[in-house]
Amino acid sequence: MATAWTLPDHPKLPKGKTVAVVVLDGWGEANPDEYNCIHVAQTPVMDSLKNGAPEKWRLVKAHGTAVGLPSDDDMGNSEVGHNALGAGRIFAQGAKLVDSALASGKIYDGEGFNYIKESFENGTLHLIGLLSDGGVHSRLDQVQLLLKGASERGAKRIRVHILTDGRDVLDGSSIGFVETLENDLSQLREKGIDAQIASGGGRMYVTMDRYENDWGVVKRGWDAQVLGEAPHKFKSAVEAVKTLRAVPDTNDQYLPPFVIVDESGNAVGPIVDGDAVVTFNFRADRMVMLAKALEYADFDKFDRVRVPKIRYAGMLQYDGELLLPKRYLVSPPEIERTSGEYLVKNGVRTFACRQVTHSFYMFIIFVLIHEHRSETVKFGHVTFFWNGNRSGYFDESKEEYVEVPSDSGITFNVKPKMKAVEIAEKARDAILSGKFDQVRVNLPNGDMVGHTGDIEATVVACKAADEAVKIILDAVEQVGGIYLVTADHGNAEDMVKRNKAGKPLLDKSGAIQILTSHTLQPVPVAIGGPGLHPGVKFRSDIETPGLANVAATVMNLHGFEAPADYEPTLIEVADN
Ligand SMILES: O=C(O)[C@@H](CO)OP(=O)(O)O
Ligand SMILES: [Mn+2]
Ligand SMILES: [Mn+2]
Repeated sequence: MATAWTLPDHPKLPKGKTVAVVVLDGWGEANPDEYNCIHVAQTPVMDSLKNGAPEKWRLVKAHGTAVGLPSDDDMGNSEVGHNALGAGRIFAQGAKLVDSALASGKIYDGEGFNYIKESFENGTLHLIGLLSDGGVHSRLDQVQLLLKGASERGAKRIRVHILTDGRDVLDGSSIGFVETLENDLSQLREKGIDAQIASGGGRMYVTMDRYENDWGVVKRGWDAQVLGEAPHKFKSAVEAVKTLRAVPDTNDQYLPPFVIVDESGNAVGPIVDGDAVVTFNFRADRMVMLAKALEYADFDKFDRVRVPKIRYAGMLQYDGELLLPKRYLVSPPEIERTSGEYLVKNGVRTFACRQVTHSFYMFIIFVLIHEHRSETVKFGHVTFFWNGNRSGYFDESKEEYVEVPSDSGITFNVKPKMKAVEIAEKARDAILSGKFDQVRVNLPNGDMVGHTGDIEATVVACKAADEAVKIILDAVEQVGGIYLVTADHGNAEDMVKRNKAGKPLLDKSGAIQILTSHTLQPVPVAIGGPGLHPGVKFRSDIETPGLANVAATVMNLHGFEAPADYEPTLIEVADN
């Protein structure tokens, strides 16, 4: 059935207000203590939203099943968070879809697996991805099952190219993950399969860049994985990780690239003609660039030197618009009819409404233009993820996506303010220009600096994000607009690993164990602004709302009712 794109008018809320949607990345709500950087930081603007209007501030769930993850032990992340915010419904996410495909064995019946299988007889199967149990981009237990399944189905020679984590899991945990993998591979070897780790590097320095921020990162990975060349050569991956971690100021996230070499010093697993490659991350953003390098014939981002003729499949298809990669083992969630698409379609005057009698109505709907801003490290979050893992515009004449370049080649604790002011000023200008109905931004500070584990810097980051919110809210005030401020998941509000009772855990040397990852905490949603109808308040009948309830809320603020299958709106309008 054709989608009915026309949204009903909201019975009480007007159209034509400028709505600022602000997503604070990694900004959860947690008990106030010294490891809660949001609490420690001066955040007068966010504090006033919380304390100033209790009926216009509330918490929503941003992790686990509320955002389509396998269980409530799964922390939230940007992909699932922004997907839910934009799509207004909860879709079973990559992590969960891969789990079921592996459990049922369906993964091995699919086109993707059968395609790579053609290489098993004469070629090598290469698995490339993030080695941890973080569950944000990938999961070790899925890799273990895939290794088993592929070897039982004929893979004779297997090479794993690992990326160490330390961002979704504790720093230093990489050694344990490598040991577990080595153990599995040695069991395969006992069965006569030639299986080894071939190369590695830290996720933030090797391969897993995103949004084309720094192609040098992908090149470092390419050189090690495909060409078998790296500045560091080791006989084993455990030795590699232990040795490289011993260098002062290195950590799992930033390990330099290395290759594993044999007795004669030759790399054990370069990728060559006839091989199969699987990138086993289910999450898209940090695999898209490598997918392009592996798949595109026309490619000018760096000199690939040698482009092997391979059979390549992603764990999932990473970009639904570019259809990248062409082959994949598991179908991605089909996130369609996102709020962005609806809103754009309801602003396009010539939209082909099937019911001809409604054509007049279609003509008087205002022109809706969105503006989305963030710096490069988070740019795609409010476009790509928001739009259901789809790159590009729905309607270029009605949307403008602008990116503020991030600093590259630094860890963000060095510049914790990042480009928050620049992002906020661009948003401010867009709001004041009167050309846009929705101005959507992501402020990355709490998250990006939170991931460095540097508590002092994260406090500075939170203050900077709060100042940026002020710039945006001041502009909303000037134009008589509306704001909705929220977050995609927690991070900066808890920087320490805790026991069940909530007490900080200490390591062997008595130091606190720093938490670089996201959290399970809920996030705030605050609404307000002079344009907000005075009767609007949060409903009290939705007991455990999540991020997916935000989309219908935003549609209401634009004067529309949300589609019936969207998660319910958070707001109601009292008559007064
Ligand atoms: O940096 C990333 O890739 C993830 C953590 O793995 O963070 P976020 O989900 O906030 O983008
Ligand atoms: Mn995030
Ligand atoms: Mn993050």
